[in-house]
Amino acid sequence: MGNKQETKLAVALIQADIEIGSPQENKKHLESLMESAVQANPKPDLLVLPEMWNTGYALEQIHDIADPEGEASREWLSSFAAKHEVMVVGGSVAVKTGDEIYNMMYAFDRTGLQVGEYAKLHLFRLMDEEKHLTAGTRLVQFDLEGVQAGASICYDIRFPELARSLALGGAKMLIVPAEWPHPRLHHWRTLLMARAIENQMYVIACNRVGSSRGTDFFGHSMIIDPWGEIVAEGSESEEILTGLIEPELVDEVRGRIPVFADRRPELYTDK
Ligand SMILES: O=C(O)CCC(=O)C(=O)O
Repeated sequence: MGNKQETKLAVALIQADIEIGSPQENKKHLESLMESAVQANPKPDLLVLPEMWNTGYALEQIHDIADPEGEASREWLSSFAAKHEVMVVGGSVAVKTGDEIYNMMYAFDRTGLQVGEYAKLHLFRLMDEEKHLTAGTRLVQFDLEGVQAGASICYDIRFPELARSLALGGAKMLIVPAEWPHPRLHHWRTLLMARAIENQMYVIACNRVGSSRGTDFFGHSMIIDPWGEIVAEGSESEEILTGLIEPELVDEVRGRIPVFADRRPELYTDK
């Protein structure tokens, strides 16, 4: 808290294409985009990557190519963060733990210290995720230099309870790595906007671009402020998207329309 809370954060979203089933190539490709992102002036404070960037949705081979214990991904993300003194939310990676595969987000501070770890809670049946992956079991938020960030991956944004619970837990930003395809651009934009407006929080969403096995991913990564204004929105091509986060704007908006004070939790169903 204290002064750190007032600090603005420059964010860069790495809206990359992903080669299905090719973790090494994807890492190399992302690294070159991340290297160019940190050369920007002003240098970003935080990098965010897309969902399942190591394997893409290669679900039939996922047991062979997922990262054992996430070790290689964590080591690489951590050393990139430390080398460039930049915070990194490493999108998500397919991780193998025993016989289970998780869609897992890792977050690091500027020293390379891991500050968060989140396994996707809601698995997306339309892409058979639930047949191959194991769902996470807990909500996660982590500290990014005095600002609480809530973790959410792709389909998770269809569940307003998740973002609301994170906001009630103190999150001022919702971070959303995704592989969200056509034809549901309208859903993507509307849901992200709604999560920002209803929770009066920043939404920072990084989607992939490109096509895999007949599915077209549209990018349109977004940074939305707590008033619902779009700070930045990507095209449908590969790019690095940047924007400035002003955490104090969250308090200002929450003060202006006191949604949290006006809730009637005694009337809402728990289940
Ligand atoms: O909810 C959607 O329409 C897309 C979700 C998705 O692609 C995912 O969670 O991987």
